[in-house]
Amino acid sequence: MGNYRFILSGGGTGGHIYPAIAIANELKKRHPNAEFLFVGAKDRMEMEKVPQAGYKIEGLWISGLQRKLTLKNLLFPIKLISSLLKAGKIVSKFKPHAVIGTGGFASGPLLRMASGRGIPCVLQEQNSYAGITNKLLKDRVAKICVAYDGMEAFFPLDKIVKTGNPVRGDLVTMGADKNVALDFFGLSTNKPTLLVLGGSLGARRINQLIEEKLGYFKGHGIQLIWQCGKLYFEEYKKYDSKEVKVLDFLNRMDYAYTASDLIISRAGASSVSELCIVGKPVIFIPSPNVAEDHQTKNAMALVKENAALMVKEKDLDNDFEKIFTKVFQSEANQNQLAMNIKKLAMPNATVAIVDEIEKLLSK
Ligand SMILES: CC(=O)N[C@H]1[C@@H](OP(=O)(O)OP(=O)(O)OC[C@H]2O[C@@H](n3ccc(=O)[nH]c3=O)[C@H](O)[C@@H]2O)O[C@H](CO)[C@@H](O)[C@@H]1O
Repeated sequence: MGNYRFILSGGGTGGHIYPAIAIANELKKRHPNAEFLFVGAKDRMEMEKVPQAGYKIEGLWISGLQRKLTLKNLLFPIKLISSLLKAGKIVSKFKPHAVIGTGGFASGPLLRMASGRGIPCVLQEQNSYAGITNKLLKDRVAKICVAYDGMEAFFPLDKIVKTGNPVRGDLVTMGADKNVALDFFGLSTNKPTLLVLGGSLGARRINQLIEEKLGYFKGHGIQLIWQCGKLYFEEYKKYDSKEVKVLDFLNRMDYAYTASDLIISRAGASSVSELCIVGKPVIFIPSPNVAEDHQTKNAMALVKENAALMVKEKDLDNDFEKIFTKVFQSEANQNQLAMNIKKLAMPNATVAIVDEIEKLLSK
């Protein structure tokens, strides 16, 4: 078939960007001559991450509505109108055959304008609790690809397809050699390795915990890959050493996952989906600062299958060391967790989502 054109829109955090990149890569594999355009929010991380993945991106002047009265909120109506106008122009000029929204503020105006012009739109919702932008768009799109059961609480049942969350191809294959991966970080090949993930932006409370426990980890001969987040890097880089690798952001997640024996992580939706594929023992520390506490729900879906452990932020002082020591000292416990988490993996999500997009193209 001729040259398709696709717009992918989503962003704000990695959790909305990487699914869009994974979907674009699969579309490109099937339609090598297709053209792609990403639409994100100006000044957010997609403006850097999408070009790194080899795609063009346009930024809209848009941000979320805050709960309090702030200058940002007063500007919101102006930003919204400016974004709708720009989104309309982008759609008219690029003339996409289909538009895919992966959540985050920028996808709101873009999908609003595209659907208004009769262009088929697909949403991908990563979380067990739907995001506000996707909820606003639900009646305007043809299909909504989700990763959890029970999403009819937010979306029309006949539009829902359970596909799982897209995971980048190199993480699905996990082809790297462990020694090569450890070498990449400059770590020893014969020490247990703990990977600490704070989500795409980094997590303040997890960083404080790791800082406090550095002596404990050292005492147990554990080496660390510590992703502290761009915002916190200046504060924590002083701990970077032979055994503790402090990084603002990991561009090689495949190596980070391969190198590790144990993982501590936030419970953002893509992180959870990736960790299921990776199949290693995980302790989740969900962010309590997200809508409807959805990270705790994401993590609980695994905890109740005995596929991961969870410590809430408020319990870290009392419980973390106890829980960590127990799993660290028991190989049987680690193997059990690894086996159970792998059972929940949905490695074909991207293919299933692109199948849905293709169905709309052939209509
Ligand atoms: C604070 C916040 O609003 N968090 C939300 C955000 O999380 P966040 O943006 O952290 O999203 P996820 O945990 O879903 O995904 C993070 C993604 O970034 C990648 N990554 C992360 C760190 C790194 O150094 N390198 C790297 O490549 C991970 O491999 C993963 O693909 O979006 C998620 C998906 O909607 C939500 O579930 C989270 O609640």
